Amino acid sequence: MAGRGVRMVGLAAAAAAMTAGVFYAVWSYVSSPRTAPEPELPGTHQGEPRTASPPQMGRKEKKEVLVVGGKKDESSTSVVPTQKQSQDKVPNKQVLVLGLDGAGKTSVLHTLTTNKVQHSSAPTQGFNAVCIHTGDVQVEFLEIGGSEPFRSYWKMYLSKVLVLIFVVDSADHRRLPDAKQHLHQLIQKDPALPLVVFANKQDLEDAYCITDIHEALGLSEIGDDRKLFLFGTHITKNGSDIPSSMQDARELITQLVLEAQ
Ligand SMILES: Nc1nc2c(ncn2[C@@H]2O[C@H](COP(=O)(O)OP(=O)(O)OP(=O)(O)O)[C@@H](O)[C@H]2O)c(=O)[nH]1
Ligand SMILES: [Mg+2]
Repeated sequence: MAGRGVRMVGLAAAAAAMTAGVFYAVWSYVSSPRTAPEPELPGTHQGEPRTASPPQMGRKEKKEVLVVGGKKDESSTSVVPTQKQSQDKVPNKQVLVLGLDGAGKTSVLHTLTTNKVQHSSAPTQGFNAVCIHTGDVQVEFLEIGGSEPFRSYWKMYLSKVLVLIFVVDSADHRRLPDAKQHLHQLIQKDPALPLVVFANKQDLEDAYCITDIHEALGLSEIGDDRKLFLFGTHITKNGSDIPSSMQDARELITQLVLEAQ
């Protein structure tokens, strides 16, 4: 596929173009780490999956703080809530994080939360809720597991979120068509929902570069009214500094949430 050289050259915030109302931001994963103020960390909960108040997400609804296990702003892992539970009065979320199993959703969220590279240690069995502070802004993320049993829940939350993040494993060539199909199905009903795609695992030898991922996911077919961003991301050594592309993504997502509220 074309464009492999682009990745190797290592563009730093390579291109940001606005065409007919569609924004494409293509960022390189090779940009050097930069120092940024540590975000206020909510802390993360990585214990046993527990039953938490089920997530409820809503655009233009009052933002509340997720409370799990008596502490504020914790991340949580839980089983997917039932339809009835999801209708109960519970805290809002604004950003939905989806993608096939193994794409790296939890690892991305861990890294964004702690400001250090942190791999997930297990597949998400249900959902994983995380609160991330950037400056004064608190953004709430909800990952739903990417394994087949959980995919039927994806749409349940989609209509109520401010931003969709879709994570793909750039080296999983075989399943990219599957990822594309899911992505296109997800977004077709809401032509205005901002979409941020993470072309993850850019560190892997056979990872497709971002231009190849753009093509493989058919991102050019996605409507003109949508804000669409594509980031090349990688999560490598545990404990190392968060890649600059992920810091950029965090800032952008915060901005999108603020604009959508
Ligand atoms: N090499 C490499 N491995 C990664 C990267 N991101 C995640 N991984 C690894 O990929 C595996 C899956 O990562 P997860 O974060 O659990 O993936 P997920 O999308 O949350 O998967 P589900 O919860 O099952 O839907 C783990 O072993 C991670 O350590 C990356 O950028 N590069
Ligand atoms: Mg996960």
